[in-house]
Amino acid sequence: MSTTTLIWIVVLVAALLAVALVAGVALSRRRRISLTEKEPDRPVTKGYRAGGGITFAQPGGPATKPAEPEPAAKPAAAKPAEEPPAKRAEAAAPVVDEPVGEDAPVETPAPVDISVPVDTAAPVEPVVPVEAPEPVRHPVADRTEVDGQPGVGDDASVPRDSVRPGLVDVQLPEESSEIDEIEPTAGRLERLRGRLSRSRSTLGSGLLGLLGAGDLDEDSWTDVEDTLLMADLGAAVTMQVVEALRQQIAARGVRTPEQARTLLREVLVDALHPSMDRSLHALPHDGKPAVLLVVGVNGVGKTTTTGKLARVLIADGRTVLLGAADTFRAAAADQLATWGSRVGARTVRGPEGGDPASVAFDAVKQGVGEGVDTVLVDTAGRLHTKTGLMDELGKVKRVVEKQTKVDEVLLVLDATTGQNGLTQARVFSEVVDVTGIVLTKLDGTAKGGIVFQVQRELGVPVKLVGLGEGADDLAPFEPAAFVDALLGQG
Ligand SMILES: Nc1nc2c(ncn2[C@@H]2O[C@H](COP(=O)(O)OP(=O)(O)OP(=O)(O)O)[C@@H](O)[C@H]2O)c(=O)[nH]1
Repeated sequence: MSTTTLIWIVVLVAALLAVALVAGVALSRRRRISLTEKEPDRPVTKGYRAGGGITFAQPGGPATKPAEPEPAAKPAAAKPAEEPPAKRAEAAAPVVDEPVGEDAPVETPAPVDISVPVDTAAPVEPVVPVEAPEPVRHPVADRTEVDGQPGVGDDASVPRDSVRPGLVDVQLPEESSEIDEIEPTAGRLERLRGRLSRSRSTLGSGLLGLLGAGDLDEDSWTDVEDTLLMADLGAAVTMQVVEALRQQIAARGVRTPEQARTLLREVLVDALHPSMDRSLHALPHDGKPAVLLVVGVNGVGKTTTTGKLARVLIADGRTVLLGAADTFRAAAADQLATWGSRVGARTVRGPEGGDPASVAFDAVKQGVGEGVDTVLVDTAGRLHTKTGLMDELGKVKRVVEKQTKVDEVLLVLDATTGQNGLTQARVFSEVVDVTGIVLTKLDGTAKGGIVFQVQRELGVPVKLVGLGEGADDLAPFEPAAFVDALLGQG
């Protein structure tokens, strides 16, 4: 073999090795989804695509996940106990649903650790004396939609004491003797692509058709306004967006559809306040679990969201305790307990019709005593127009706060309810100081523009979106990805 041939062979092998290395690095980057760092925005070709995982944070701390879960802190010294009223004693003794198969050895695939370590030897904090919550027997008059309040979602106008969908109807997976294998975040985000496809036809094609046509007359601008209003952006945001578009089109001399698309994307992303902190304050701090309350009107997806969120946290190596403070609908506690049993989280529940504040209190007390990372409290659906029910919700939060801080109050809004979501957000915010919005059912609507309004008016960020009924159909809200999906980028 000549020297030249040998040199050629060496060069060829080196080139092949280099190509393989570059391909390997590219593949591994595509697969990796970090729960702590957001990937930079990237153009998408179709539908909603969240570029990163859900970011968890401690209050006031950086929006990142510590390398190791914090150990449970020693319980604080107990205050002298007060005599608890008899009624509270009756309602106490919460039932705890253990995850199915918790005692059995469970083989879980790395890297997801779904075990729920419970240190039974650790001292359990004595009951912190609190002003005992008044037992609430939900008055039927309060619980029933009687005054024809319009449009709080379809479910909201159904009387609360009517037959509600049970476990069978909500299509939960069958009870299993084994804990679920939880999809890694990367897989789920891939699967969520394209879920907003219906939204695209309305906003994307409509606006781009108008703006890309060149010089716009007043009639065309009116059409732009109408399109934005129909997508639920509301009057104020519509005016803001139209104003920005008019200015920029004149300033930049937008002439081509491509320039129009770039400008529209920029203006819409800007209207979504991309700099808002969207991390979820779900990490333990000061030796106590993070406590999250999930609130909203009937049927918006609170229980489903709580279950999905528990899955994400547990997949992230966290220990989670669920509080079934929806004591009105018996099936709701079962529904939550089913979620818990499948992901490896226990559920604290109370008697049907009991005081939701009492259940929330018990769940948090137990979470503190056991040193879990996060307590997720699912509350009953309530119409924001019913002051009695809203007062009850305020009480749930106050009672929990006698033990520890409530780190997040997540208001779940159904994207298909449109404009009414803003009214709900306003009222709930007044009562419980909402810290984040979860927008569900984005897979089933051609709208979703309520995101713009809620954030603008309340300054509360949309943190999560629900894109389906599946257990892993929960994604972080990312303004650029959302706008790309609305515009049908690509
Ligand atoms: N398509 C779709 N359906 C969803 C989503 N989130 C929840 N759902 C469905 O909405 C229905 C109501 O969900 P729940 O979680 O029971 O709602 P809830 O707010 O807890 O209901 P109440 O306790 O009665 O107030 C169920 O059928 C869920 O599967 C979503 O993101 N997309």
